[in-house]
Amino acid sequence: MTNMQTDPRPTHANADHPTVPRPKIGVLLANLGTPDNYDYWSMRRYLSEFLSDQRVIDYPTWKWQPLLQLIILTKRPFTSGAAYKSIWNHAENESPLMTITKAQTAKIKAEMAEAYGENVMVDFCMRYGNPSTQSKVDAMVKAGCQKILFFPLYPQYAGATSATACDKFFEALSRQKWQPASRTVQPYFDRPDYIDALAQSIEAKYATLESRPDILVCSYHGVPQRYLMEGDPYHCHCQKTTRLLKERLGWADTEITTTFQSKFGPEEWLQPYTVEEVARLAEQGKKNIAICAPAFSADCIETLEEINEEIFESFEHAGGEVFTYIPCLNDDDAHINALSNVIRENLQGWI
Ligand SMILES: C=CC1=C(C)c2cc3[nH]c(cc4nc(cc5[nH]c(cc1n2)c(C)c5CCC(=O)O)C(CCC(=O)O)=C4C)c(C)c3C=C
Ligand SMILES: [Fe+2]
Ligand SMILES: [Fe+2]
Repeated sequence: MTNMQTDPRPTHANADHPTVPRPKIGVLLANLGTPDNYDYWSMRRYLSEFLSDQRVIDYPTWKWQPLLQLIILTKRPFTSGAAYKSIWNHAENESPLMTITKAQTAKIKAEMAEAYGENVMVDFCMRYGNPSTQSKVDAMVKAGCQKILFFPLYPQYAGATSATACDKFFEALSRQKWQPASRTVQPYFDRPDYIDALAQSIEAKYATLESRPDILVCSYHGVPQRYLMEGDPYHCHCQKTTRLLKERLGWADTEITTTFQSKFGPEEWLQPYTVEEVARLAEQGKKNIAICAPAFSADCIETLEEINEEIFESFEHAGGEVFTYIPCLNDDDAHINALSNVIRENLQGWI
């Protein structure tokens, strides 16, 4: 153990000294973010923050901002808002991504409490919207976290996800008077426990089906093809995730395939596009398909709405018959176990 229990510093404020809380370690989980609501202004605020991030859209500001603010953000908040409305968790008045991230955090918190007691504090933040990364870093520092492990919940690295989450974390650290020591978690797509959790979820779903799907489509969120050419390894991480999953399942090459979804804007994105590929598969006679989304640690608008509606419709219109969506790992025990293993390993030497 560290010197946590024996730390001699004062814990109570004197007239000339602030309160110094007992030292702790923070584990800060981070996901992408989601709008506070699906009305026009909530959507516009969220999309404006998201799409103004140069890690996401890297066009020069002078060119992009007029287009974004005057054209895209007059229309997209309505269409995206309607999509969010169709999947909204009305009971909690929040999006599914928020509900699932809270559930994951609660389970990981319980795992960490069992392992480390009160020495480790677990919370989550979002890159865009609420709860902000800054607010959670501030809260951890205030609570006495002198070390923070920052964990972007993306199995594969992408500049548009993992790196921008870390940028925001470092920005929040830069504003601390007493800056904690910090670590960031590397991509975890190739860990056997993570691949195993994915494989188990697929095996469990297949076991419930009347007939075995002709193929499993692993549909990853896309990024512009140009980002790959400029050095972003996201494409390779996605391809390798499918290969490791195929090997773990013991399947043939023909039983599983990789596609990319959620294209945004006119540029060419990573291909094949899921929406086109599922139609091609149906036309080739693969009328019974399953689809999973291994780039997402939690179900969200891109899985619940895009896959289950737009992508499903494309398959059906091309003659497809059976379409099985396999949910993300969300707060599955095997997923929580893999994420907790990642945390325990990254805390080594700190606790
Ligand atoms: C999982 C990895 C993700 C990558 C890579 C990614 C890249 C990326 N995304 C956009 C544009 C949008 N993405 C949107 C939603 C969204 N994206 C991810 C994940 C990745 N994005 C998630 C988890 C979500 C869902 C959030 C939720 O609240 O459920 C949206 C908003 C929805 C919409 O209006 O369509 C946009 C826009 C770009 C441009 C990009 C890469 C450059
Ligand atoms: Fe996205
Ligand atoms: Fe690649």
